[in-house]
Amino acid sequence: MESRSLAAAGVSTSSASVCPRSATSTSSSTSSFRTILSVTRKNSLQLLRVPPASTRSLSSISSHFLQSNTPFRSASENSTFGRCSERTYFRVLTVRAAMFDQLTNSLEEAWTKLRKEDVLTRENIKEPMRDIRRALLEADVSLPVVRSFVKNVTEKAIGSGVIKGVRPDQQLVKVVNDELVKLMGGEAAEIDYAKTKPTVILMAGLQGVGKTTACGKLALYLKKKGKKCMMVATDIYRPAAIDQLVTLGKQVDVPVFEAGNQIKPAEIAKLGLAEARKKSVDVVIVDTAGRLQVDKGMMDELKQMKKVLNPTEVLLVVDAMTGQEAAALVSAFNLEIGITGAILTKLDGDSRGGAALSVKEVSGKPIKFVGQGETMEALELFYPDRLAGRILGMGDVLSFVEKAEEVMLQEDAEELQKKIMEAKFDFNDFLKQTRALARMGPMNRVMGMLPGMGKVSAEQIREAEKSLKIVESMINSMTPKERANPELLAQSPSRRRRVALGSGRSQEQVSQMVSQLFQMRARMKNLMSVMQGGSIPGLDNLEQSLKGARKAPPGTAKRKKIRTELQSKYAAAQVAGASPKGFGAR
Ligand SMILES: Nc1nc2c(ncn2[C@@H]2O[C@H](COP(=O)(O)OP(=O)(O)OP(=O)(O)O)[C@@H](O)[C@H]2O)c(=O)[nH]1
Repeated sequence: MESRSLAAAGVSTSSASVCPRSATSTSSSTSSFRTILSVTRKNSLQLLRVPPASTRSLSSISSHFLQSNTPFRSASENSTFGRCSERTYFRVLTVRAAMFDQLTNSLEEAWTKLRKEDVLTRENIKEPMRDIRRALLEADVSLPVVRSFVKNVTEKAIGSGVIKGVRPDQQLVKVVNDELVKLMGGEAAEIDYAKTKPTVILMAGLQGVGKTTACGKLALYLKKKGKKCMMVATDIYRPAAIDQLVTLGKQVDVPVFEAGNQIKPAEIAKLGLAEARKKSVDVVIVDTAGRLQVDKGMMDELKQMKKVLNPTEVLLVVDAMTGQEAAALVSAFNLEIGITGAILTKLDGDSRGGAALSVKEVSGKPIKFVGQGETMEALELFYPDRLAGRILGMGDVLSFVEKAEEVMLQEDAEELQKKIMEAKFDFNDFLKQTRALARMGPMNRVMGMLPGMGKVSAEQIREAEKSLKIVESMINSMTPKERANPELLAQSPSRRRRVALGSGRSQEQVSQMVSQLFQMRARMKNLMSVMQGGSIPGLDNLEQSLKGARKAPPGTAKRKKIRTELQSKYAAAQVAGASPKGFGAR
């Protein structure tokens, strides 16, 4: 591999695998995006677009990779892509696979070892527990935390006894999930507000961890909750720090108090607080200077600020990429100055999760928020249960449901469920669903939240988006009657021909779409009945019916009836299992 630029100018986004040689073009980028090589989960190469090299940090590039569903970790969040040779960059990509995924995969392996067991015993749990221990250590969770976690899980899993209808592997997943949630603090910890305003939030942290960015994000978060906010710039040491906060303030439309860099931070904080009181501000967020390491100067300064401000919250901003070190830092800061919680940043750029898992246990202080990107919107309240779900590969179901609720009215949802159960899902419903889905954001994010969908590739998502567009164009060419009664199209080739002409698609595509709607009806009905506690028709029902048929005497009407039912159930199950691709897929 040459160390010359791997960037190929002006090549559009593609996930096609390429050989390294074919992408070692040295021409410079003429478009605002560059295409470079990345390494997919299976270590095959991908072409990806990234922002202009000179202006973006590695961590910002990493979030781009993540948006493209590609595992990636940057070497150092402070180095820029421009300064880092492509050779290094390439190596960084190869060596550092997505560890968060790694944790999920390793845990999955642990469950599968229990598939053939009937009961959880001290003996058969040993190997999966060893896998869990290794997985957590590889995810950079601190050793004492891992030890007590493994001990608790083992005891609870064996002690839980046999639960009817629950397999041992499922039982272990449940125990691990509960313990993970507990480990991370259980409940989400919101901001505590002062009884009399303003609530003061003092932000602390080492250099470059994302403190200033977190101030802006937090201001926006609180503003959206209806709070009148103000930020105070006290980092008088880093030349551009004050300007950076002022710029962020403009971006989120929150005023920033600054008094230059000639007076002491504690003095600025005092003036800022007086100003906030005068303006009847609800929340004051105070940005402070970072240091390369924990040193006495910084701690003393923070202590002084604390004395002056009497803050309700002292939040330590820590970088998730530092793994268990982040937890140790939270502990150190807590002992020294007393903090109320942590903000874990760059969770998008790092998938190891060690920090998220260790902070509460090691320091006793909760993670209150997580930063998952450089944009001002990329701050979320930290939900231990949701993260546990994500780690265990269950998807962020709650976030998904919440988002879905935002875009879908309850009546619509109930109506839809009824239609699905009655197998009456039509093209109108389909359009409604795709539009609701579009309102939930880019498909890759939505898919990531769904259980079992985490492994859908960027290419598959792009394909799905493309076929949704095609389907939408065909539905738009249907009459209202046809949309509500797909049977009309199924029965009439001339109607299908008209739709094909109207949408500029082939007749074959229209026929395929109609048949897929019927397949989808059957599949959805099956899925709903499984989700509502039923079982997959064609499997255990089939077995039961078979038993019934065997019992009925041959040639009798009862036996005939059972046989006919059996055949139709079997056909439905076949349909349900048919077509591995989604609706509208070619
Ligand atoms: N990917 C990603 N990048 C982030 C996140 N938070 C901050 N950054 C980036 O990290 C870099 C440093 O962020 P700053 O907010 O300047 O860090 P700081 O702690 O204020 O730095 P000092 O003032 O030097 O102590 C910037 O490039 C940010 O855009 C995050 O959650 N995800």
